[in-house]
Amino acid sequence: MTAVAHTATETTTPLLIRGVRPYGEGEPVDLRIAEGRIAEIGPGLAAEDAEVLDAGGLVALPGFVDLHTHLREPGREDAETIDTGSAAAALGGYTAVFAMANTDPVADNAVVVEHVWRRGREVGLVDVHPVGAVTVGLAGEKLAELGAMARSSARVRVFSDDGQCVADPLIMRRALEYTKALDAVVAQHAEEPRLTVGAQAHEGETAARLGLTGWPAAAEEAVVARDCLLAEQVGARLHVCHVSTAGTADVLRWAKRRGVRVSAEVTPHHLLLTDERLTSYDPVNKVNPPLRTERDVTALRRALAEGVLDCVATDHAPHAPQDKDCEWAAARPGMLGLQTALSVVVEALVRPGLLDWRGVARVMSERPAEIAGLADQGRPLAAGEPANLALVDPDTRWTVRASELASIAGNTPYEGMELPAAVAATVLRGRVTAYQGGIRA
Ligand SMILES: NC(=O)N[C@@H](CC(=O)O)C(=O)O
Ligand SMILES: [Zn+2]
Ligand SMILES: [Zn+2]
Repeated sequence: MTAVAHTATETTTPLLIRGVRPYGEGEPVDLRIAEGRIAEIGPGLAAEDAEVLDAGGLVALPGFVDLHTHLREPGREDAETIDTGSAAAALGGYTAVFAMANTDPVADNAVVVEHVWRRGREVGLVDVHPVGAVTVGLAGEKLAELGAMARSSARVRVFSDDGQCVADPLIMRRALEYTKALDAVVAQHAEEPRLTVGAQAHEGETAARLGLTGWPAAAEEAVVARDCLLAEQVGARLHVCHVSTAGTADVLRWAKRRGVRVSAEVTPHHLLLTDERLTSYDPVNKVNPPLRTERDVTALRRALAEGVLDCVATDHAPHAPQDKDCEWAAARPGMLGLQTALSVVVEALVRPGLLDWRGVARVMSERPAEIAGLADQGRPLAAGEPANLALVDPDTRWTVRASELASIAGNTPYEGMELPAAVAATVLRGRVTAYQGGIRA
């Protein structure tokens, strides 16, 4: 077997980033970057032969890591491709994304995950790590070849049937046993399918008023509780996708206190939006799990700030117009997220004082990198470390326009909304991938 270097060391022109504030703290400093690493940090560094990037007033953070992205390639290139999704990721400050397995064909074997991995490398804007399916065809019946995907050149370490729940407890237990042996993790889309037949919205007042079949909170919470107990018994790690209810945060708090090796993500939309938006019947607000109540949003924000929820993951879910611009019941669930994530986190957590920039680095970069076992992402901003960076303008405001986003699909729930803060530049191993809203291929 020919060995393929997992992450390339690229020879790039040296870069001098002038006047940034690492983690938004202290006086502005310069970062000198050479051979993909931070070579030196200090005030007034000499430019010498380096390309100078004037970053006065910007906050430097480690490049963001998204544990939950749908890139739709292979199979739905009319909604997103690895190319356009990588551009959206780079523009959003991301240096690594995990591409979910619910493609067509499903990423349940080494051939598909190697294709996604290789295509991500060719595009070169962000590290694209394929997620492997837990079960063949996401059907929940037979375990996929987890070992073959782990040993492939894509070196899969995150497995998920996302879009579907691994509902059978015996299959889930086996999956945890295998992933434990592979030093990998199962990311569970927690949804008890018997409780969500025909579900269209959060089960509550709004759904009742609008005549929509409800998705009860317990459909999520019961699976999370069950999986925490299974993970504890097996001694395996578990990751919970898109936590959406206050009750799930309570279950996770309990499980973590008990010593269960569980981590969890929350999406930007579950941190900002509520089911009151459904009143318009605009399918742009349709998503799984559904938008919940104000009480849930408040609890999720607090749980993220406390560390009960580990990280923010976008669940970037592009859909072609024919799947989204239709009646509510027929529309696919899912929302764009890569280019708005940072701004939504600033709006929902930084501005209310629940997170500072250190906290943003933790939930958008450090913790997701740790959960996925990425050694070269989510690292401290220090000399000798890989130069994977997001440079953020903390003071600007911008209005979201789907037509201006890099994704092929336009299903953003933030259309026309003014949001704070913007990613001014992204650096992947010393190479500028995005700058002032444009891609630098
Ligand atoms: N979140 C969604 O509403 N949709 C996702 C699937 C998923 O994340 O469950 C999709 O693939 O479109
Ligand atoms: Zn899901
Ligand atoms: Zn998803």
